[in-house]
Amino acid sequence: MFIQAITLFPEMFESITEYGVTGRARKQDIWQFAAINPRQFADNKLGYIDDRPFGGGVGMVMMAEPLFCAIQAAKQQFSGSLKNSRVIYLSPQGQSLSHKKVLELSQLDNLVLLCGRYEGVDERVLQTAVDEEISIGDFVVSGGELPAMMLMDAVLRFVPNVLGEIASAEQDSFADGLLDYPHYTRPAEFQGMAVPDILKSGNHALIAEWRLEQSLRRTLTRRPDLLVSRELLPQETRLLDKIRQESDE
Ligand SMILES: NC(=O)c1ccc(NCc2ccccc2)nc1
Repeated sequence: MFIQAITLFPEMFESITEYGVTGRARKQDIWQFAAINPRQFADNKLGYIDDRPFGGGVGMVMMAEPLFCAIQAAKQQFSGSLKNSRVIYLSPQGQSLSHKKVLELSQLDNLVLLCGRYEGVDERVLQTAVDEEISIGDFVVSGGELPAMMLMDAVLRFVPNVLGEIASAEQDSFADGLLDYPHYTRPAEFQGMAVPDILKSGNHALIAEWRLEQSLRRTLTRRPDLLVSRELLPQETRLLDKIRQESDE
C-alpha cells in the first residue's frame, strides 16, 4: 500500500513511518509513504497557501489551487492499479471512521490523506479532488495530521505482514465487535493483587471462555451500544444471560 499525506508538516509523520510496527513494516517495504507539502505549489513568491475567508470570520482558509496541485501530484505517483485508490480529507465534518471503513481502506493500493490546518480548506477542493471526508471522532484538533496518522495506523494493522503472524489485527477487540478482555503478565502478584487463577491453569478452552466472558461483561457495562447491532453466537448468548442473571441478583 502506498500512502501519501498532503501536509504542511511532513516531519510529523515520522512518528508512524519511523517507529513501532508501522515503522518496521515500512522499512521492510511492506508499505510505502510520501509527504507532499502544498507550499511547493503556491504560485506566489512568498508561498502563501492560506488566505482570509470570504464572508469574514476568524482564522484563515487553505487555498484551493496549491491543494489541488498537490493532490494531482500525488495521483501521478500512484503505484499499482490507479482504480484502487482513494483521496480522503480528515475533518470533524466527515463520516465517522469505523472498523468496517478501516477494513475497506486496507484493501486499497493507494491512499492520499489531505491534512487541513487553520479553519479548513476551500470547499471547491473537496468538490473536485476529494473522494471522502472522514472524522476520527467528535472533537477538533489543530490539524488533520494526527487524525491522518490514527487512520493510517488502524488501516496498516490490516495490511498483510504489517503485524506479522504473532499478533494479528483480527484478534483486536473491535475485530469481533467486543471490547478487549483484561491482560496480565509477570509477576503473579503485584502490590498484593494476584492474577486470576484460570489464566495459570493451562486449560486453554476454559481460558478462552473466561476471556470471552470478560469481553462480554466489559462490553455490556461500558459499551452496551456495541451489543445492539452485533449477532451473538450461542456461547455468547449463554454467557451474557449468565452475566445478566448475576447483576439481577
Ligand atoms: N475529528 C477529526 O477527524 C478531525 C480532523 C481534523 C481536525 N483538524 C483540522 C481541521 C479543522 C477544521 C476543519 C478541517 C480540518 N480535527 C479533527
